[in-house]
Amino acid sequence: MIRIQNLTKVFKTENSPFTALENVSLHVESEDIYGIIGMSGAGKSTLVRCINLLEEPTFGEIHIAGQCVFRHTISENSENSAQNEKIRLVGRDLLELRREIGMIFQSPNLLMQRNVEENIGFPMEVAGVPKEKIQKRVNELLELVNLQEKARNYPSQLSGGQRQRVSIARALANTPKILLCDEPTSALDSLTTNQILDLLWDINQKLRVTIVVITHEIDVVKKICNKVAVIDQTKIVEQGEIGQVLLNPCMEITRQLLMGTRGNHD
Ligand SMILES: Nc1ncnc2c1ncn2[C@@H]1O[C@H](COP(=O)(O)OP(=O)(O)OP(=O)(O)O)[C@@H](O)[C@H]1O
Repeated sequence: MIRIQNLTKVFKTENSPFTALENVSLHVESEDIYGIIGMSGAGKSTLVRCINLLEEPTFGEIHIAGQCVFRHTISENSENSAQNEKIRLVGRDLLELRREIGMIFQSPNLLMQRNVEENIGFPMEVAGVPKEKIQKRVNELLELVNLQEKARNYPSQLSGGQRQRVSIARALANTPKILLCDEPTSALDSLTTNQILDLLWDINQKLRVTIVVITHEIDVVKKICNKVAVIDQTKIVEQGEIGQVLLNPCMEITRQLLMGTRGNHD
């Protein structure tokens, strides 16, 4: 579903170029719940933002559902212009890609002047979906995230967990195949964290949505992921099936992340 090869991201800064990702390769299969775990500053958010091209990679390849959405490779022979060619989705194709990929963040960023159902319906309004269809889909999503009773409430009247539920429903509005979650539970207490993780699990099971979860918390990975990649200082240092990586960690950083556990809430 998501195939990334040799992805490198170099930010231009005032002083000098800053490399945030180096030669990252990973393969997320359809219906995976794929965890990407690492310490602060490792490059997790940059990686997830490259997947939906919110951030333009510097080099590498990204394929989503079999389609090449980004490719910029350098040939050893710099005269070989074919290999230096850059492919990047733009315009309508980029909009379509973004509709296939929902995204949620640590802070839900809801529209404060709109109530819950208007927030959930917003991406469909932007996509020009007729009103009756929007209302039907909003009702389905309210049921999915169990917020029917809060449909007319405003974000300021909701708890952090409820706001995150609204953002999940909004991210699913246009029925994406992929849901990217950037630290979805980092601002929540452990009970609410578990409720949100249960919801993501349900979404994966019922709607067959492929999920990528960025986190620094090993408990999040343990609870819902079937695969995990460990990222450390710009590079993926370990990846595989969850049992294999957690039971036999090869790298010191994985052992450190495992020791940082808050306790298993299963
Ligand atoms: N636009 C930017 N310009 C320059 N450097 C950046 C930019 N965005 C991120 N970085 C740097 O890239 C590195 C990786 O950042 P990133 O946000 O991907 O890390 P992270 O693993 O998600 O960390 P955290 O868990 O703290 O959010 C950091 O050193 C950060 O300062």
